[in-house]
Amino acid sequence: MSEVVYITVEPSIQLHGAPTQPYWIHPQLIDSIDPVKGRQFRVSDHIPKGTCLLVDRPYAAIPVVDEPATNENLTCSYPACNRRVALGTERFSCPNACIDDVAWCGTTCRDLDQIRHAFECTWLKRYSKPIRSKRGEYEFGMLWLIIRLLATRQVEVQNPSASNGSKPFPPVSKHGWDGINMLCGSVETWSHDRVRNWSTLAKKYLQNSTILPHGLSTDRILHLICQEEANSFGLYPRETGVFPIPTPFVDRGEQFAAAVYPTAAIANHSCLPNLIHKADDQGRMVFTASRDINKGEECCISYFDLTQYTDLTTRRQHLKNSFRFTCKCERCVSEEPVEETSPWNTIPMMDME
Ligand SMILES: C[S@@+](CC[C@H](N)C(=O)[O-])C[C@H]1O[C@@H](n2cnc3c(N)ncnc32)[C@H](O)[C@@H]1O
Repeated sequence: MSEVVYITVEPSIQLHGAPTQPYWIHPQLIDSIDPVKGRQFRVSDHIPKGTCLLVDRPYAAIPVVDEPATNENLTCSYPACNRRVALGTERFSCPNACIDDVAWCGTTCRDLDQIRHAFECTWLKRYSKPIRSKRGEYEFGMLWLIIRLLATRQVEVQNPSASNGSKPFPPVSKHGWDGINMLCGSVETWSHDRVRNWSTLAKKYLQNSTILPHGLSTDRILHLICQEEANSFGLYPRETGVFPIPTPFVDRGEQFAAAVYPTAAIANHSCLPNLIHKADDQGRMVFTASRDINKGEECCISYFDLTQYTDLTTRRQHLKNSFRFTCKCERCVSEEPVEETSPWNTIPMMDME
C-alpha cells in the first residue's frame, strides 16, 4: 500500500486576474455540445497556465464533518457566506436546535438565512436522526443536499431578484434553478438497484408535504437525486487534478463539504486534466488552467483524486462505479492495450465457389 504524505501546499501556480465577484467566467471559456460527452467547456483562444477560468457559486452545499459541534471544518450555513466557522470563534446554532451541523458564523448570517433555513429546519429535526441511524451518513448527506437544493429554489421563487444576481451562461447553461434543470443524469443513467433505493428514499422522506412544501412530483424528485449524484462536487482542503502527480505525492485531504454548482458541472472529466479545481474560502468552485491550453481545446477537470487511482483499470472502474461512464479521455485511450490481431483476419477471404 502506498503511503499518503499529508503536507499543506500553496497553489502551485499563480492566479492571473483572480476575480472578486461571486460568479465569474473567463470571456474565452465557451461551452458547446460533444456528441458523446454532452455539454463541455472549450477555450476560444490560447490560455496561459495559471489563468483563472471559472468561479462558480454553489446552488446548494452541505457540510460533511464528523462530530460537528467540535469540528473545525464546519461551514457557515448561510449560502452567501459559506466560510468555515472555526473553533474558538463564536458559533451560532439553530434556535430550534435542529442539528449540530447547522451553524452560522454570526447573527447577521443567521438572520439573513432565516427563510432558507426555515425550509429545512423541521425536516432536519424530524428525520436526521432516523435517517442517519438507519441509512448512514452518505444517504443522509444526499437527502440533505436535495433539501438544500429545494430550499434555494424556494428562496428564488419567493425573491427572484435576490437569488443569484449572476448572468446566465449561454447557450447550453443557465443559472439558478434553470441551471439545475439542465444538469445531466436521469433514471436511465443509474443502475436499477440504485434507482429503486432512491425511489424508496424519495417516497419516504422527500414527498411534498407541509413539512417539505416544494410542489414537485416524486418522479421529479427522483430525477433530481439522479442529477445530484451525477453532478455534485466534494470539497477538499487541497486542489484536485494536479498532474503529473508530484513526488512525494500530496492527496487532496479529507472532504469537508459537498455542493452542486450549475455551471462548474458542465466540465467533463479527464485523467489528464488541463484544469485544477478547488473551492475557495467561500465555497465557490474555482477552475484554474494547470498548463497552457490551446485555442479550441476542451477544458477538463479530474472527478477524482489522481493520486488514488493511477492505472487504467482502477481509474475506469472507479468512474464506472461512481459516475456510470467509461472514460474516453486521451490518457485512457492511449493506455488501452493494443488488441492482438490474428494474421487470419488480415487475409482477404477467397470466394470458394
Ligand atoms: C458532470 S457531467 C459533465 C457535463 C455533461 N457532459 C453534461 O452534458 O451536462 C458528467 C457526465 O458527462 C459525461 N462525461 C464526462 N467526462 C467524460 C469522459 N471522460 N468520457 C465520457 N463521458 C464523460 C458522462 O456522461 C458523465 O456522466
